[in-house]
Amino acid sequence: MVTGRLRKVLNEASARHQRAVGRVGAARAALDQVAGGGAVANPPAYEAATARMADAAQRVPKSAEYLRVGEFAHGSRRAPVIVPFLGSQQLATDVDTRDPRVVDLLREVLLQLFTGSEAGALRVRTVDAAGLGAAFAPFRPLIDAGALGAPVTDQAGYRDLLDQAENHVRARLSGETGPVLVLVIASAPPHSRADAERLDALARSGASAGLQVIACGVPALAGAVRIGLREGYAEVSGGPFGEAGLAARVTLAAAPSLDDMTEMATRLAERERKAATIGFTDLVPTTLWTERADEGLRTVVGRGESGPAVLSFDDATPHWLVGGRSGGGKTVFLLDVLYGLAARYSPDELALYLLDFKEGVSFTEFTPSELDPSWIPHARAVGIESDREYGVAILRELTAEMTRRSVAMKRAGVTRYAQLRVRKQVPRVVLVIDEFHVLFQGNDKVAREAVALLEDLARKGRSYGIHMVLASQTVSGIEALYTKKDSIFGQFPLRVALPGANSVLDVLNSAAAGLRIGEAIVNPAGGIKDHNRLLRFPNAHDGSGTLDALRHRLWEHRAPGSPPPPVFQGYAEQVLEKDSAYLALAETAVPRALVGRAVDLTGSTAGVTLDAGPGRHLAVLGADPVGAEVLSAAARSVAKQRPGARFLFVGATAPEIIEDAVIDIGRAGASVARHPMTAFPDVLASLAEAEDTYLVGFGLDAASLDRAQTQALSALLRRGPARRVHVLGWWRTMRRFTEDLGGSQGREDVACAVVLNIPGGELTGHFGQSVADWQPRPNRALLIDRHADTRTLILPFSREEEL
Ligand SMILES: Nc1ncnc2c1ncn2[C@@H]1O[C@H](COP(=O)(O)OP(=O)(O)OP(=O)(O)O)[C@@H](O)[C@H]1O
Repeated sequence: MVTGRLRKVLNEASARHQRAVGRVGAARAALDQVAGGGAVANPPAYEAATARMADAAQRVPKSAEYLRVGEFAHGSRRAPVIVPFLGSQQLATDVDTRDPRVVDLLREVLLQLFTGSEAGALRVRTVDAAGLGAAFAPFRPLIDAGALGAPVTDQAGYRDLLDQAENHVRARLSGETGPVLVLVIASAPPHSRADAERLDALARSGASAGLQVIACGVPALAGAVRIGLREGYAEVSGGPFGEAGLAARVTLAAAPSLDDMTEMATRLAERERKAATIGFTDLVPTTLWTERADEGLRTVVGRGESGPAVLSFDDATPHWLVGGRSGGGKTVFLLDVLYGLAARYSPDELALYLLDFKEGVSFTEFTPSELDPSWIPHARAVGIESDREYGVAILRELTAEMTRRSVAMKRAGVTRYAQLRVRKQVPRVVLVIDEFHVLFQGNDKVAREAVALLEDLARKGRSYGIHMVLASQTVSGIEALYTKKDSIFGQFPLRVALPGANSVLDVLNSAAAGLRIGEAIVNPAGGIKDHNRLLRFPNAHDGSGTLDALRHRLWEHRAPGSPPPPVFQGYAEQVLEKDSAYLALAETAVPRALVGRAVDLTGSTAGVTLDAGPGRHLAVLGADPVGAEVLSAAARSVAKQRPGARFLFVGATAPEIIEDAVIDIGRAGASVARHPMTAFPDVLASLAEAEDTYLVGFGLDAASLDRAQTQALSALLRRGPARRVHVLGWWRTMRRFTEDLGGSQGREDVACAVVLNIPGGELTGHFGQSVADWQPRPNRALLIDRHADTRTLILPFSREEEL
């Protein structure tokens, strides 16, 4: 069925065609009467006819509906040869740009095309196999501005262009509007008969469906005005000139000088750029939070070929996959999406979980900082330079949320999430994971759990209003995903390819190849070729301050008392004195030695309880100097809970840290003494019957205990806790630690450990296989509690960096 809009397009095109044919055709008829095949029988009549032709040409509007391809002369009189183009005819020459006259003509015609149409009205795609693009060289600025495609030079690219053109015609026929696509073939690559037939079909029906063809070296192109190159002149036929052609020898139009062309192209490119620019403000509605998320979430992300480009999280496109090389604009695109959503939906409608695995600052702007206390009230958790373990914690939380929603739906007797929303405030969730491939790196326990959780969320999330955006430079080569790729990515129908995206589109779809910064191919059909849409998105960080102003507006709109999101900053130092659990510590019989912050959803404070059980001691293991700082934090936190106890420090290293801890603990009211490491055997002996004492040893590996002293230490480790005597010790090597414990019999004597820079392989002999995967890295430690059978990744407490 022909839609109303399509009928209008066709009618307009047909009327334009009639006008063009009428004007130029009438002039041709006059010429025909007086001249045949170039031989002029009646010069005065011919002159009159020429004048009429020139007059017709003058009255032709200066628009790309007509192109001036040359002129013809009789005596002193010259008349331009005007051919109808946009909306009515195609244009073809019988030889390609290997003939320099054709290069000239093509360039001249291209300039007319751009000057004769409004900025943004054309999308020109080019082919030049014989000249490797040289025919279009003066138009580089237009190529850079995206108005002119980079010339295609091979068969595969040529076929892609034919695909694009067919898609374009199809979209137009189904009612889409937008720029006219112009296919300019300076010289075609070797191609099959089938390719030639496709071009012919496009040329025949295209002009009324927003597709124009200028083809050089295609003598019999359907629906075209044809130019035949002869020795010293050219002939024009087809279209209004009829099959017999214009009865005159035509001198083809010559292009301006190279300098002039480049200058004109630069000006035109500037104009095109301006027209294509979309501002960040265009994405955001003037009134905040007016939309409801019952059936999905929608936001404007940029401008497509036919106006604002809207993307959705709904049943058809529940999850998105975004790809692009580093620097390709992923972060900017995600910010456009997130701010667009946050401006449309209130925090009751939308909750955001933001996870970034790269070293960068993509999502810092959603969190408060010392300079700017504002945050996005939709943010429920933000991870910056996240660990895979933190990613898993978020995935677990959302899986749990999915279960909670499922239970709530059963209780409410409803089957759809939208129905649940009628009774209960359950916002849609969007989880964004930037550089998500990091989460699945390796093939260890963490990667396997991440894959399992992701698969579950990808399959079932949509039914519970939970959506995901995965963004990455690379989707291929993720080992943990090998067997799951289809089952997981099959749930991500919406693909967004940014410049350099190598694998988010189908392998047969190379549409991302020519993208420039600020452009994206959006494909809602899993990346399949026929469903590409090109869009431009604005730079959220355009320096105008609009984004900051919006964040403040959103923040000011937040519900009174709503807290900032918990933020995980992988690079941040953790300082005991700023820790809320430390600040809240009070005197107690069973203290907890605090050692850092767990890599979990809320960054909970991590520590070990020093109760009366045998083996309730803490070992800090590894030569990393942070060991001294963790040990100091543990001792100071215990002292805050046990001000009546005695603290004995022995040290072979880190004198300043010991000094600070001694002063601090003294201030807390506890009794504190300090000894050199040489005194360690004596200190050990003195503790045989002692009570309520904490032995804090810095660099215990330097003690070199003899057999009797090792036995004394074992006895203390086993029986001390019952008398409230505990050891907090830092051993810099694993070997000295296990030797001091008397080998494998002493394995249970120290139940708790903070492991720093000792790889998992060296730990398994003492702590078992569950720590085999541990890989030391800066600002991370593994907290082991054998009794609780837990292994927790932590950010260890360290001293505040002095500026
Ligand atoms: N729509 C746009 N318009 C203009 N410039 C843009 C646009 N998008 C991105 N840019 C420019 O490109 C730069 C890189 O973009 P962005 O930081 O989003 O890349 P990325 O893919 O996230 O890179 P990385 O992964 O290395 O962080 C931006 O700093 C900005 O200058």
